[in-house]
Amino acid sequence: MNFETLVINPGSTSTKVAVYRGDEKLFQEELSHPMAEIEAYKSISDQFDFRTKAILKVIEDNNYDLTSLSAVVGRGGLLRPIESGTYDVTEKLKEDLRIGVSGQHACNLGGLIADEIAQQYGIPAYIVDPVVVDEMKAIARVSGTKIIERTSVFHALNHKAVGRIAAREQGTTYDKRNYVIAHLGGGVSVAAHEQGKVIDVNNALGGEGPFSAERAGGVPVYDFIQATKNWDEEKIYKTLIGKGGLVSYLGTNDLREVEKLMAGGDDKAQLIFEAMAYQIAKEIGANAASLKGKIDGLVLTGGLSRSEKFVKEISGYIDWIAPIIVVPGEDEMGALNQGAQRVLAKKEDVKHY
Ligand SMILES: Nc1ncnc2c1ncn2[C@@H]1O[C@H](COP(=O)(O)OP(=O)(O)O)[C@@H](O)[C@H]1O
Ligand SMILES: CCCC(=O)OP(=O)(O)O
Repeated sequence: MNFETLVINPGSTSTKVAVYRGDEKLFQEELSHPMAEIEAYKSISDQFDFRTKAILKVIEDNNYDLTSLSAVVGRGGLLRPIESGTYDVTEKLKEDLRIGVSGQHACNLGGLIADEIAQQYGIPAYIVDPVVVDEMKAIARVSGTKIIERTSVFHALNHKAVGRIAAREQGTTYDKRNYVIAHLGGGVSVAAHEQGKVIDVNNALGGEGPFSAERAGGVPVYDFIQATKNWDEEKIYKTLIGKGGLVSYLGTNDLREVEKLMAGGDDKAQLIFEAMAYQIAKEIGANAASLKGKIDGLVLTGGLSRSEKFVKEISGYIDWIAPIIVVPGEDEMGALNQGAQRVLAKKEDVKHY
């Protein structure tokens, strides 16, 4: 049966909305949120109304009748670490999203907004492969100090989705391949995928890995402590997450704007563009070592990978490692729909958080 689903994906720089009937996408829209718009809200939960209204407007503009829906599915947020799968949105899950039990990020709104709309129509709300999917090897958890353990916080939904696409392109299945997958967006996560498990990945919200459109990534820790010793926690956090990366150097979270500056001969924009590609390439190399060089492909995905220029810049450092497969943008919307469809069709049991 072809169930109709509403798919909601709040990211740090965008909100994506789509409606599917079975595998068919009826429509999709991507709303970009410039830094100034996001900055006006003190907390993630303060963005609930503005993002919900924006989603409902997309539905209205497309003349879609919400009574046709069988379920609403949202991108999952910073819950406690869990296994991959489709989860129903329960009171406990909503409570952990609301308080941000593992941190704050726009994707915490995915399950909350999905549930708000689903309740009005008496249909189920789900999340799929939230950002806390945890398959990391014991050895990768060791941070270097006994007071902190490394944790798995990344774009799990898209990593898994593009892993399946890459394997399909290679005529096999995801659980039979080894890949280094780099999701390049508002945040960046680079992971070692071994036979369908993410054995290591930088915490995309934890001050690890390359800098990104709006995050600083890993910084020299001691110098950072010195530079920020009189700051409060919120200012420190925002400097690393939200006001880091391209935003810090160039005042924009939009790579397209950076490319315009470069086209106009802006040397600083050129340097930062090249530096971001360089850091991403180094992280891909590190993950190639995690897989001991046994790699079937390097997969580049996320919004930044829509830029051919940026992909070329990264490729120049890594094309000797393994074939490069580019999945521009993401397949998160398709993956969210598929997760809901499998459960609605009773092909898979829904999980309870
Ligand atoms: N065609 C494009 N060319 C270059 N950069 C792009 C393009 N489309 C999107 N981007 C950039 O991708 C980034 C957003 O990536 P995305 O994966 O959508 O992030 P998020 O989900 O975190 O909001 C932004 O910096 C945006 O400017
Ligand atoms: C890994 C947390 C989610 C994240 O960083 O997503 P965006 O890149 O969409 O902000």
